[in-house]
Amino acid sequence: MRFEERYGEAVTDSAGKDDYEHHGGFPRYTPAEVGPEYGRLVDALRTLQDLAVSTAPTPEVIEDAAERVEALIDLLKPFAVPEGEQPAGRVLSLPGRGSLLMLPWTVEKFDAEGVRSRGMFRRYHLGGNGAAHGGTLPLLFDDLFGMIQHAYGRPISRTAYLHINYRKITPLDTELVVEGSVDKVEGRKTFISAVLKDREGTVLADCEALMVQLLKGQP
Ligand SMILES: CCCCC/C=C\C/C=C\C/C=C\C/C=C\CCCC(=O)SCCNC(=O)CCNC(=O)[C@H](O)C(C)(C)COP(=O)(O)OP(=O)(O)OC[C@H]1O[C@@H](n2cnc3c(N)ncnc32)[C@H](O)[C@@H]1OP(=O)(O)O
Repeated sequence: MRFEERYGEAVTDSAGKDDYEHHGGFPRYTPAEVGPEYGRLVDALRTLQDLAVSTAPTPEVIEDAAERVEALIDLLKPFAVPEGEQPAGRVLSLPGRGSLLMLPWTVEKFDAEGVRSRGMFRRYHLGGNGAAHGGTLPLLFDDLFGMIQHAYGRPISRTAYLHINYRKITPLDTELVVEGSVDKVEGRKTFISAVLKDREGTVLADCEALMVQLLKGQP
């Protein structure tokens, strides 16, 4: 089922509707409605991030670029909004839900049985010698786990631990797939695991985590 269709639907009864409404002290997040220009902006900014970490321009070009970026900052600054009101992270149809922080991956399965997402690590995510930075994998898994527990019907929880086994080098610019599901629920605790594979099915990394349901008002 598509991510957008699934979001907000009745989910498993593991948490119960009342619990599900309690997201600790979190603001209530809702999906954002945006026009195609938003995806265009995020896409351009992602390419800019790639270029920012992969180019060596002349001083004149650097100065020109700095001025243009400063002009962009001046353009956007008056539109700052509190957490939960920005489209970034809330546009379910965009890679990484339109958040520059998230990996630009696309969710292709989102239900109580699990979540699967597909995409690439890009030049922006380079660690060394052509491989993705080791710190970008926990980001991918942690966000996936947030979606998994959400799709399963668990209230917003925080990651208590996240254990990654790096099995093989994770390449850039190569389509990969990550998939995971809830293993068990014990009271406030949700145990989740996931695997990152290449197109041939080779396991690049696997990960398990504990997410703990927040108590009412908990940050
Ligand atoms: C966006 C809207 C658009 C639609 C979105 C669409 C889909 C959804 C997608 C995404 C979801 C949306 C949004 C997601 C939003 C937020 C997700 C936030 C995720 C994070 O932001 S992640 C940040 C990193 N994360 C932290 O910043 C945690 C810091 N930390 C703490 O906040 C506490 O530490 C806490 C709360 C974890 C626990 O604290 P606590 O006091 O409440 O509970 P306590 O310690 O009693 O633990 C209870 C039981 O867990 C066991 N336990 C605890 N820790 C353990 C460990 N490490 N190892 C083994 N067992 C452990 C205990 O042993 C006990 O077990 P038992 O009950 O059996 O004794």
